Amino acid sequence: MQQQSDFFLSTDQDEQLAIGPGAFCFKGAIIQDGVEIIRAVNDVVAKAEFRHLITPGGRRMSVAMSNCGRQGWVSDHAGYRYQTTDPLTGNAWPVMPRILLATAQSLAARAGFGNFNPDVCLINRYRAGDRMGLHQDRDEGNVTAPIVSLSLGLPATFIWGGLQRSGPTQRFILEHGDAVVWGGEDRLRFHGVAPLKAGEHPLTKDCRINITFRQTGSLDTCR
Ligand SMILES: O=C(O)CCC(=O)C(=O)O
Ligand SMILES: [Fe+2]
Repeated sequence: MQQQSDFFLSTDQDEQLAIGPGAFCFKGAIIQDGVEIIRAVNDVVAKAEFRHLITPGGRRMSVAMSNCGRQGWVSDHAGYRYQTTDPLTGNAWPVMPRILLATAQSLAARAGFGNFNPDVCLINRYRAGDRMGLHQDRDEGNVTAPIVSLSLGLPATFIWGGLQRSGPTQRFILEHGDAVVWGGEDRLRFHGVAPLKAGEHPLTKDCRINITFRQTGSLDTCR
C-alpha cells in the first residue's frame, strides 16, 4: 500500500473547505463554543456513561460511545441499530442539549442543508491508539439528511474515501474546534479515523471527543 502523509487542510480558522460536492470542513468553527459543548457532553455522560460496544462479529470497539437525543446508535451481537433506550440502564437517552442541536443545525445550514433535524447525537471518545475503521454511515434510513461531525480535544487523522470501500482515500487532520458536514452525493462516502496519537489537551485531557448528528427519519420533532 502506498504510504500517505497526513496533511492539514489549512491553518486558518474559520475557513470553509470543500472536500466534495456535498462535503465541507469548517476549520475552527466551534472553537468559541468548545467549553460549553464539553460541558454538555459531560452532562450527557453523567446519565448515559461511555461504553465500549461490541460489534456483531464479537469485537470490542476501541472507541467508547454514548448518545443523546430521541434515539441512540448501538451495536451488539444482534447487529448495528438505533434504539430509543440506553441498553445499559433501560432509560431513554438524555435529551439533546440545546447547544448541541443549535450547533449542528447551523453547521448543516452553512453547508447548504436546511431543515436538518437530527434525532441522534452519537458521542465518541478516543484515547491513544483508538481508531475507527473505514465505514459508511448507513444505518439511518434517511440518507437525504447530512451527517454533522464535531471534533474537540486531541487532533486526529480523518480518512476520507469514496463511495466504494476499495477506492482511494485522503487523510487530513481534524483539530480541536473543527467541524465536518457531509451530505448529498457525498453522504455515503467511506470514512474512518486513524489510531489516535497520545497527547494532552487543556479541555479534554488525554481524549479526543467527536460528536456526530444524524437524522434517522423524516421527523419534524426532536428532543
Ligand atoms: O470520529 C470521527 O471523526 C468520525 C466518527 C464516525 O465516523 C462515526 O461516528 O460514524
Ligand atoms: Fe461514520
